[in-house]
Amino acid sequence: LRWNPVYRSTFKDRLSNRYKNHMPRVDIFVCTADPNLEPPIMVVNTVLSVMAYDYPPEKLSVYLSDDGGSQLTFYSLLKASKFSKYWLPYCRKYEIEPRCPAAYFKSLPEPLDATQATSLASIKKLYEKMEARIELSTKLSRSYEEIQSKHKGFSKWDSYSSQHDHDTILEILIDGRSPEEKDVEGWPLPTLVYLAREKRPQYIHHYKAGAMNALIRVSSKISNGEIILNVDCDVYSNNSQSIRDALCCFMDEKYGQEIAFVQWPQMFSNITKNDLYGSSFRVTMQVEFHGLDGFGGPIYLGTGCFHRRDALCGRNFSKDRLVEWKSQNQMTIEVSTQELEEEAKCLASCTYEVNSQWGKEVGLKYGFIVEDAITGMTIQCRGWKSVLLNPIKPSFLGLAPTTLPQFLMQQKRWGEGLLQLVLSKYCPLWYGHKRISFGHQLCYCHYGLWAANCLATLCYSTIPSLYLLKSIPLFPEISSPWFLPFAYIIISKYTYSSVEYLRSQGTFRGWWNEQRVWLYKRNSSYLFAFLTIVLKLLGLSNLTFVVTAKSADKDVSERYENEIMEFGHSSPMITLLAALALMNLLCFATVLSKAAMDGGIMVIVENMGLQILLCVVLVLINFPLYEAMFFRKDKGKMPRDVTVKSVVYALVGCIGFSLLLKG
Ligand SMILES: O=c1ccn([C@@H]2O[C@H](COP(=O)(O)OP(=O)(O)O[C@H]3O[C@H](CO)[C@@H](O)[C@H](O)[C@H]3O)[C@@H](O)[C@H]2O)c(=O)[nH]1
Ligand SMILES: [Mn+2]
Repeated sequence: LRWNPVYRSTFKDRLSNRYKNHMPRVDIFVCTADPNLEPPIMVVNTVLSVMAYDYPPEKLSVYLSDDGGSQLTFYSLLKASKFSKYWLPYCRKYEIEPRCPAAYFKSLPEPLDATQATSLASIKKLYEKMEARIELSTKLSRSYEEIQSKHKGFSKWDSYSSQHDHDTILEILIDGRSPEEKDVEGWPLPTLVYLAREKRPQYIHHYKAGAMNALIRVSSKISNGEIILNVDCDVYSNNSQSIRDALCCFMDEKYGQEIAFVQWPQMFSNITKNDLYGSSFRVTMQVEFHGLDGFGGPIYLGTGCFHRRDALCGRNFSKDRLVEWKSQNQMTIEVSTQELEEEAKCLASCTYEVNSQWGKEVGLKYGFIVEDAITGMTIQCRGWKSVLLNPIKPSFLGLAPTTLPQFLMQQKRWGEGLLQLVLSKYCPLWYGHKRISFGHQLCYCHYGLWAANCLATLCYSTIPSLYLLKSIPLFPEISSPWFLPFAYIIISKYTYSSVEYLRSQGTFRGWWNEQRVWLYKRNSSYLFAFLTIVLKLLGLSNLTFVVTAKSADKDVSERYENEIMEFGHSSPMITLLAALALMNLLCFATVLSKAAMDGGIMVIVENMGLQILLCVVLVLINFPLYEAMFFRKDKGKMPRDVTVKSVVYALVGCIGFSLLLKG
């Protein structure tokens, strides 16, 4: 991953000069799944940010897939479509960045001139009005104005029985083809579509992959953009030029033809200074992904990614079938909006995919909970390349989890999905053989085996400490020459990793936090992921996609801002971590007391130096856990029952182990 890093930059001005009116159409897919975990106001902010791309609006279409099938989300989108008529001209006129309204208002820069200040005041007022309405209906948990507004779209919920059982709901809120759809300054608007695909309890819906495939089909009827951008509903566009950046890659005369997708690193708007949960994956994104690019391209990350439509739909790369961008023609007006809706609707039905290649050879792959990684890999196996664009200013910003249980849950899903990939028939080593480079195969395995790492970590964080209880040395003595390789590896590894972290614009505290999270992830998320996969292989378990919450209570957010770990409710993963932490504390205390009693501290250190070092580091790194168990008073502390349980487990572990050794 560090072998052959590639860094790219684009020259957008030349692109516009060369292609002028021949730029391809771009379809943008935003996915949401649950209005409670993913607040509609956040979703529409994302939608507005991508509607406001600096790109000809007649070539831009935005699709919102709502797996929650929520009237509230629909209502919010309706409001947003009205607001966009003011927002887009404002963005254009003052060339503002970022174009996500909430983020823009929050970041308001240098003092503005008088005209802009007045425009700002009025646009802000409009935004706040929209926000208030959406929030009010969220509180009442129904679109309270629905009856007043009598928008025909709401009638589509008449046959709706639940989130898991309803007809396709498809509404073209803005039909970009229509000459009447203009913003307040008379400019055309991008097409805007709401889609809740059909759901029936007897049909598997394949989570996000299913949603994306429905979008691919529906959009092919409505706008059929050659390029598809996919973002999660929390990931807003932070740079209005990204479409042009991506097109520079796709339309590059020399290499563009073989590029299937252009991926941006996942970045987040809510990372604190020292990145408490290590959720920015700083080194992975800033170092390793450039290495991946050198081997044939980054992994598809499911968000912040532009695809070539035909590559996503299963076409093999071939040198003989190259795309002529200039020959792409305009959308034609043949049918009315309503007819178009009817035609497109059937494409999102449950039965459409039965006995078809969708989810197998066409579209995103089914059956994997990291649909993104597997889809990206199979595209690369069909001869395509992908590229990473990583400009200094992030182009997409999402929301990282703000509590430890949420974070661990997300990591469990990733660990599970990636391991599932390695153990499936798509294992990068077999399936990728002769299709992608050997280096590329190894890169995929590196991520795929994340979860399998749990076993080694679990051993290291238990066994050496437990042996301390009985004063049994496991590693060479400090004076032995065999101590040197250990010392060398420890020193070089940690120096390298901290320097690398600091060079990726991290802080030292951030690095330390990441070490802690590294341990926690492996001892909980990955361990549970590993067990789930084993159970699944035995046919005893199923994989599910647990959506990460993107909103939090005020005091939870406050603690997050202050970098205080949030434990919240009890969960087996947290109990395990707490028990391991306590066990190490017990072992450490035993050694200390022994040393104090026998007075032979130097002898103990000489004999078991490495073991003690490991135990001390584990105790130090677990400090926030002890604090949360015994000292904190706030609501985010360790739940009482977890503390009690973990104390019991730790004692049982230590005593049990001592007895075992005696025997
Ligand atoms: O049935 C579902 C479940 C999820 N989603 C959407 O999928 C996205 C990702 O879900 P999230 O809970 O935010 O998961 P993350 O772990 O943050 O997402 C990363 O990892 C996922 C795979 O595990 C990818 O699908 C995502 O694109 C990628 O950003 C969200 O927009 C959801 O609305 C759906 O559309 N339908
Ligand atoms: Mn997410």
